[in-house]
Amino acid sequence: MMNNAVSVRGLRVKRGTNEVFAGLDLEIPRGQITGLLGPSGCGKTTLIRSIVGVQKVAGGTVTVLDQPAGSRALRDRVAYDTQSASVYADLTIHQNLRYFARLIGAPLADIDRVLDQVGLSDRRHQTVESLSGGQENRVSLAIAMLGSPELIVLDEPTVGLDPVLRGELWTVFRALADAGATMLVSSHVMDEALRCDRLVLLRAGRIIADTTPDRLLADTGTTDPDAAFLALIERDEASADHPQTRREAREGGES
Ligand SMILES: Nc1ncnc2c1ncn2[C@@H]1O[C@H](COP(=O)(O)OP(=O)(O)OP(=O)(O)O)[C@@H](O)[C@H]1O
Repeated sequence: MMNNAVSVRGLRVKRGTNEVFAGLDLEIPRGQITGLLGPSGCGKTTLIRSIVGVQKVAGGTVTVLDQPAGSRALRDRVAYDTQSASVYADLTIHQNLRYFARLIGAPLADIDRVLDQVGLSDRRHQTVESLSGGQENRVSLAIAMLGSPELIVLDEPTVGLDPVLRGELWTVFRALADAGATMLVSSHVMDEALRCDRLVLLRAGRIIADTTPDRLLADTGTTDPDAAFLALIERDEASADHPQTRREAREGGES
């Protein structure tokens, strides 16, 4: 058995005319929370889609729990919560959970557990269409936590949630990781980075940092994760071999 839950080698992905990845390498260790961070459009969702096996790839390999990404054998071992809630609006929360539990063969007793974990037990008989956006997102998060997935991939799970709820969900993520699950969580919110075991910072389809929260702060000499990420991005900008930037700099110098 590999030590890593996910191994990405030489991944190449094109979406439309955009080359999102031109040979990406990444290892995600088991049993930890790995945070996937980076500016909008840097490729977080595309990487997540490649890991859960729904992205057409132009080259390279993605191995998940020792199987090729998207394999049938991974169906109930990998859970994926997309950015937009994927739930049936006209069904109640409980009906949605019962349907998905049956689909993946999870015990029905799991429904109470996940409802409690996302703080929706009291609303179980409410239809999804009558929920707020944040509540609806929590229903799809609850669905992702049904069964005992070994890898749980969450694309921006805390968007639109208040700080209290965000804190509670991170406690749940930590408990899932402590119980042995591997968590891959993407986020825009830099203070959430400090709750991860490991951080991967993507920029324009490249990994510019693969680190831990402590190392990130020490390396950039700050206690503020926002400032730390900005420092890394500026460092990357300064070191990038970017002809246009050099030309702009030259033109700037001549004027
Ligand atoms: N269907 C598509 N067709 C063409 N280009 C696409 C498509 N989907 C995404 N892209 C492009 O691929 C790049 C990576 O997109 P991706 O959604 O992976 O970024 P992201 O980091 O998840 O962004 P965000 O944080 O805003 O969700 C972007 O430049 C985006 O414009």
